[in-house]
Amino acid sequence: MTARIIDGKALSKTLREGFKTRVAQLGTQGVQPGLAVILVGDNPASRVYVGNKVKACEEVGVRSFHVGLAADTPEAEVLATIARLNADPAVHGILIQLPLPAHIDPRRVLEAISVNKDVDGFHLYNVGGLVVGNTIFPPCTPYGVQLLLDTTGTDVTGKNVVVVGASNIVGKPMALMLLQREATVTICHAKTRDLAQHTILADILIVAAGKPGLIVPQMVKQGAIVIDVGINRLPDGKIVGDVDFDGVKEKASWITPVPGGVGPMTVTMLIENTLRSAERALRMRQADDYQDWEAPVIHPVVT
Ligand SMILES: Nc1nc2c(c(=O)[nH]1)N[C@@H](CN(C=O)c1ccc(C(=O)N[C@@H](CCC(=O)O)C(=O)O)cc1)CN2
Repeated sequence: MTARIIDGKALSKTLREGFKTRVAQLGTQGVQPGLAVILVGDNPASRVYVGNKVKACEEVGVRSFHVGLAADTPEAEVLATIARLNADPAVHGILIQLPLPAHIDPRRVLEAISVNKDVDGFHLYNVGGLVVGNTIFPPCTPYGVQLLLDTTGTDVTGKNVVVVGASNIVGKPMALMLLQREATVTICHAKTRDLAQHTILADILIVAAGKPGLIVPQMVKQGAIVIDVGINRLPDGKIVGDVDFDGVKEKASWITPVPGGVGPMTVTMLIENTLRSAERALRMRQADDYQDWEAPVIHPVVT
């Protein structure tokens, strides 16, 4: 059996067409959705991702505000930039590109973003919302994976899903979102002993470990759905995932390619969240009983 390809580029294209209609609809109400993207430093991969985000905004008619800060920008200045964007009504979404330089505490910065503009879904309030199945903005990569899975027509209820990688950006939120859909979820990570013993049981295998070639055919159940979230740049410049694509595609029923699978969906779901934020802000403004609401400030835990 050769797996069918789950095409993230094609799904992104379709979704982005639909976004244009929503942007036009907001335009009739005098609203242009706006997304602020903050990049601290000049990590080459981050520059590519930020470029993709700005391009996607232009494609669908979202206004983008690209804030480039030098690598040695003090944390206080980053926080002041976020405060300014929080207060700007033209900005409906704010994201800070990760990773950040070592002198900046990512948690402090992420918690400074208004919950109402947290289109990456990384603020503690939104992370907590995932635990109870009620988040304002689902994090973009797991959100994209969920839509890619939906295109296969698979009901995840009761399925064995194995997530390889326990990052805050992908692995943990992915597991929570699938648990919400009543899948039986196992999370594996760098300290997991005998990874294959877990992956071989997966009806759906989601890999976000950042290790090229980690998943080989012997680790995959016949007919499994395999989602590769890994993006690894090889010395020759080639981009590959964490899965041995050519080998595993002979065993899986569905598989995502890298590039062209999950990556484009991450950007597309960011735009989805930005539109949702603009629509939500408009609804709040129009509601009779509207009151400006802000989640309480969460102070960093002192240990
Ligand atoms: N604030 C955030 N930082 C980071 C996130 C995030 O969701 N929010 N995720 C990753 C990087 N990322 C988005 O920022 C991202 C990764 C990959 C792609 C993508 O389009 N990949 C293409 C290949 C592109 C290339 O490298 O040439 C593909 O897979 O087809 C988009 C966004 C870490 N940081």
